[in-house]
Amino acid sequence: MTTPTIQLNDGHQIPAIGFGTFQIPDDGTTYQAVKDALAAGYRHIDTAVAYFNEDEVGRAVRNSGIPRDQIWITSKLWLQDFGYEAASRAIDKSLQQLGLDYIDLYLIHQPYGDVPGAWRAMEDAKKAGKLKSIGVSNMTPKIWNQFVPQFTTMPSVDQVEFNPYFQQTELRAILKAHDVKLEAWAPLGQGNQDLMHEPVITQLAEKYGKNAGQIILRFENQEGIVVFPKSVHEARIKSNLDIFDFDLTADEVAQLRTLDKGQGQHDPDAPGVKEMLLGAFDVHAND
Ligand SMILES: NC(=O)C1=CN([C@@H]2O[C@H](COP(=O)(O)OP(=O)(O)OC[C@H]3O[C@@H](n4cnc5c(N)ncnc54)[C@H](OP(=O)(O)O)[C@@H]3O)[C@@H](O)[C@H]2O)C=CC1
Ligand SMILES: O=C(O)C(=O)[C@@H](O)[C@H](O)C(=O)CO
Repeated sequence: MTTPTIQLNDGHQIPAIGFGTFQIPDDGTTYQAVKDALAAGYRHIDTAVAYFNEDEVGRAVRNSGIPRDQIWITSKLWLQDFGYEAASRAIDKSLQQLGLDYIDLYLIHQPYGDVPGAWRAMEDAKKAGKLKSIGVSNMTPKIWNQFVPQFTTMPSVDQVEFNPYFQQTELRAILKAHDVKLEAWAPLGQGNQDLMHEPVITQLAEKYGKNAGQIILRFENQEGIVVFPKSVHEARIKSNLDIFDFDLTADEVAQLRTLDKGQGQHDPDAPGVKEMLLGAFDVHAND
């Protein structure tokens, strides 16, 4: 099966569904999960320096036997490495950890600090062929307006929390105006059981002979959102990709839109977020 793609504003085609790797440990579990995902047909893997598993992602990709140009790899620059010089070094380190010559999409992971300096380093790495597409993550409308007007080039994506409980209405209008695609993190609400048991979702699952996760992911896909659900279970890895043999009607999409609560689990605008994140993820702990 070939996964459908979505065109980015720089002309590249990103697979509309990928595989997420946050919180998958680097004890062989990431290697196995990515291997299972590639075998199931995923051709898009989302990782980050701060997930501490780039090495296993890269090894699974390199050992897959699948031509490199058929797999889309996203990684992300951690906020300890912002500013031009540090970001340039961190891009080379990510390439080295992945064991790859280029990264398809590279993101400003958390938008605090010298974001414009990091962005310039990413623009130069793109010109050098080390990165194919570049984008941002966790930019709310407020943070977008703070930083993006300082950029020379428009990001290709903004990767933010998105699921039926948090549909990012205000941000989507801004991104649409700039032809920037929204990528969903936590597309399954990180397995939120309330979401999985929403009556509208369970009714649609029964109608289409699908599970709740498949209804949620198909809804997001039909909304034009790029998704990359994470799982370490082979059955879920397979079922999360099996969403293209049915279409939700316009009325059903409208019903799912009503689940929006307008806020998520993580608020990038909240005071102290940068310090919380720096305390949680130290990518230089072993330097
Ligand atoms: N840019 C950013 O700041 C962030 C980016 N991300 C990226 O987005 C990806 C996806 O987000 P993530 O936070 O992992 O959350 P997801 O919404 O993908 O949910 C993952 C959780 O749901 C469970 N799950 C997976 N499939 C199903 C299913 N079909 N039914 C029920 N439960 C299921 C998984 O458990 P199990 O593994 O046991 O199956 C896991 O606990 C990440 O892996 C990462 O790549 C995530 C967070 C922040
Ligand atoms: O998973 C990621 O990519 C993250 O950046 C996480 O830190 C996430 O944003 C989070 O844990 C917020 O509380």
